[in-house]
Amino acid sequence: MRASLKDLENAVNQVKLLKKDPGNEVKLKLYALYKQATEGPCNMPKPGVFDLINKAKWEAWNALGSLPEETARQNYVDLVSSLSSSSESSSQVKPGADKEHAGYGTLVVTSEDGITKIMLNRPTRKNAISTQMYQEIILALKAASQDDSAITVLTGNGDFYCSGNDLTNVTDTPLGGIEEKAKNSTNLLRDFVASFIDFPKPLIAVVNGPAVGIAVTLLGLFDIVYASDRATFHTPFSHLGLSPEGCSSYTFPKIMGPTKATEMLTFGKKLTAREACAQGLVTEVFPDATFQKEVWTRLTAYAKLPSNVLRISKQVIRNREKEKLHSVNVEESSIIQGRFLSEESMNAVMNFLSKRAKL
Ligand SMILES: CCCCC/C=C/CC(=O)SCCNC(=O)CCNC(=O)[C@H](O)C(C)(C)COP(=O)(O)OP(=O)(O)OC[C@H]1O[C@@H](n2cnc3c(N)ncnc32)[C@H](O)[C@@H]1OP(=O)(O)O
Repeated sequence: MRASLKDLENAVNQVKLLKKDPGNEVKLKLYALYKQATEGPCNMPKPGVFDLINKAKWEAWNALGSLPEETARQNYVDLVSSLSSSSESSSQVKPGADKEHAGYGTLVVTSEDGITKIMLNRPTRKNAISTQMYQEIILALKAASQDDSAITVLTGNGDFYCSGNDLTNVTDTPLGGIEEKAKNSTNLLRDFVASFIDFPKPLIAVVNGPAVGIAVTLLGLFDIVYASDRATFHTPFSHLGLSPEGCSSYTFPKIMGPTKATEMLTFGKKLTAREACAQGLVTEVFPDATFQKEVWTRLTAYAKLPSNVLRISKQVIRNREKEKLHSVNVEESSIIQGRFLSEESMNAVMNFLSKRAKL
């Protein structure tokens, strides 16, 4: 059942009773969801650069884009309910209770009901993957592979699933110059993709909104992909002077056939969720208004299955491809290293940074 106005009012009161301060990031998220739920999309002018607090609030609200009011209301109620249970669990320490894993700056990682959820948490940047986020996802997957959850979910906070590689990553050039930067990025990319190839349990993508670049290519390495009907799938590599990564040069032709894969990976054709589902990249599409409810109900049921057998089945299905996937990853990474240094790629990034181009 969807959250009602009364549920929203109760949740607002519950926030006042939280035993633990949820921290500024969560408070901003609550502010934004409340505004969206009660007033719709952000309707205020952007505050000036020195008005830091109001600017942060504006950015958090604005990042929700056109998220429907009832989804914002549901997300607000869900967030408060997760805060209430985690604040209870920290005082009562019930075994198996919802648990937020500390130590991540760009992710919110929680474990509950046999599910470890890794949520990309840079909504004001459309969850673009910064260098720190790449590193934290590697760590979160490693931890999830060893915890006692049955399944692991990757999803995004806000109106986007993920806008792909953070194009400002290139700006922190080390002393060794752009060649060293390209080498470091390539090594990080290879290790990042390898952590998906090696992940031993069912890995599920809950694609809550548009996905771009590496967030799309990686989907070929997931075991299930659920998408909101608001999600889109876009790999504009040629526009960015880049080549396919995330093993997509191998997984996409296998999933959708070489010509459909070429339209996406070479020509940057953007797919709707329904098109991506018809082509086998997405498992099932849900209406955005009921997406969270339907998907989490289903995943909670799946996570009750015996965890050892889920792990074994995944490995039976996937293991014979592993060696091939690692070799594809190494090859794609070495090709993209050259692309990072190409004029085409540098111009595309500079265009984006100077706001001349939007994909
Ligand atoms: C270790 C390195 C490995 C490298 C692996 C390579 C991977 C390849 C890829 O992933 S290619 C894909 C790269 N991604 C993009 O090209 C997306 C660029 N972004 C956009 O085109 C748009 O921002 C959008 C379509 C995602 C969203 O448009 P919208 O109008 O809805 O929102 P804004 O543009 O206003 O976005 C809000 C702010 O977020 C910033 N932002 C969004 N995406 C990125 C990004 N990928 N990198 C950096 N910054 C991003 C955007 O600039 C806005 O910032 P502002 O508020 O300061 O203006």
